[in-house]
Amino acid sequence: MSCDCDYVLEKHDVQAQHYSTCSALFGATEKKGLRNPDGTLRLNNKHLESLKVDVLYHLGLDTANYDIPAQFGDVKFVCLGGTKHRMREFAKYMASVLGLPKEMKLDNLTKHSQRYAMYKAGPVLSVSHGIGIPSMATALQEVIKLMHYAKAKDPIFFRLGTCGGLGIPAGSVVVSAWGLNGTLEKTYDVPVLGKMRRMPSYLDERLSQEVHHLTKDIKDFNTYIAGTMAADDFYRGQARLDGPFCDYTESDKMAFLRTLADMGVKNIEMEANAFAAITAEAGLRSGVVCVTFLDRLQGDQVTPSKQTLTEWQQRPMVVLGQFIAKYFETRVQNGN
Ligand SMILES: O=P(O)(O)O[C@@H]1C[C@H](O)[C@@H](CO)O1
Ligand SMILES: O=c1cc[nH]c(=O)[nH]1
Repeated sequence: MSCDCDYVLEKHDVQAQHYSTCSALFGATEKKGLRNPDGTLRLNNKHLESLKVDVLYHLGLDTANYDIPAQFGDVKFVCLGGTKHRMREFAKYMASVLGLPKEMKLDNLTKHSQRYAMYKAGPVLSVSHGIGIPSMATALQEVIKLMHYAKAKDPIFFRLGTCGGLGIPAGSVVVSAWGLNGTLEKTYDVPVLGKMRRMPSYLDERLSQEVHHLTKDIKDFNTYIAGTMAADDFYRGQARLDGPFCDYTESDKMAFLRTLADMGVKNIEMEANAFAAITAEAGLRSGVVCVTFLDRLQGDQVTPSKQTLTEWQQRPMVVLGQFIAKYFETRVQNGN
């Protein structure tokens, strides 16, 4: 079996499943076909064409009552992260990085839905996604449709998150190279019509390297580029000993965490593999940048003060702020 897509999987990475998913979802021509020549997104779902109105229910928007192209057509970066507060702070931060007017109002654009929060700072859309894959995948898929209806050109997607680190100091930033699921495969597995679908969970390697490269002058904290495990649970799913239930020993836990570290994983969170797979299916460039709140080889509890955690959460913002600023600087230099 052979495959023309961009993903290179190793033998243990469920190659057969990858190829069968891949030929359906990412077959070379189809993957290219996900973009129109002007960079706008073409979604691989003909059922959408028969909808008179598409209701983006969790975003509180629809295609009849909102001028989505006017409101969102200029978006270049879509950034998602767990909490509403963080994503508002990120929008504020990006407004200052991009030199947008100080008096600019940052309204929550999902006010007709209470589920997520969404802010727009010029070309940067900042959206909260809640905890875990089902919540993140719902927000992400609706934002992908939003970008399609908006006719946004070549938008780049990022997740800015928090995580536990593996053998690196708390407060470090990890740029993900790929996402690993809870059974240690580089896939996002989701049941569809009663059968498990397995989608490869590699992130855009060049984008991740560019983001990481720009951190070389940062002295305040360490940054790494590495694999990220996404667990479906904060406690046993992340080999913690401090949940309400625990049926394994500390040495089982440590053996598991060392296995992860040996595979090249440096952090554990709860979304990276699905974020990688869904954005890839949409033909989007995407990256995941997270700050570690603790070293999981040293413990399980998140003990730093609220002030420290708030400061650390700004680190992925700084990393992405640098990248986004550089992106626009380069565009100005190139005259486009
Ligand atoms: O973006 P956030 O900080 O929500 O990312 C991690 C993964 C889970 O969503 C959550 C668990 O505390 O934090
Ligand atoms: O250990 C951690 C810390 C933050 N988020 C996670 O998912 N795990």
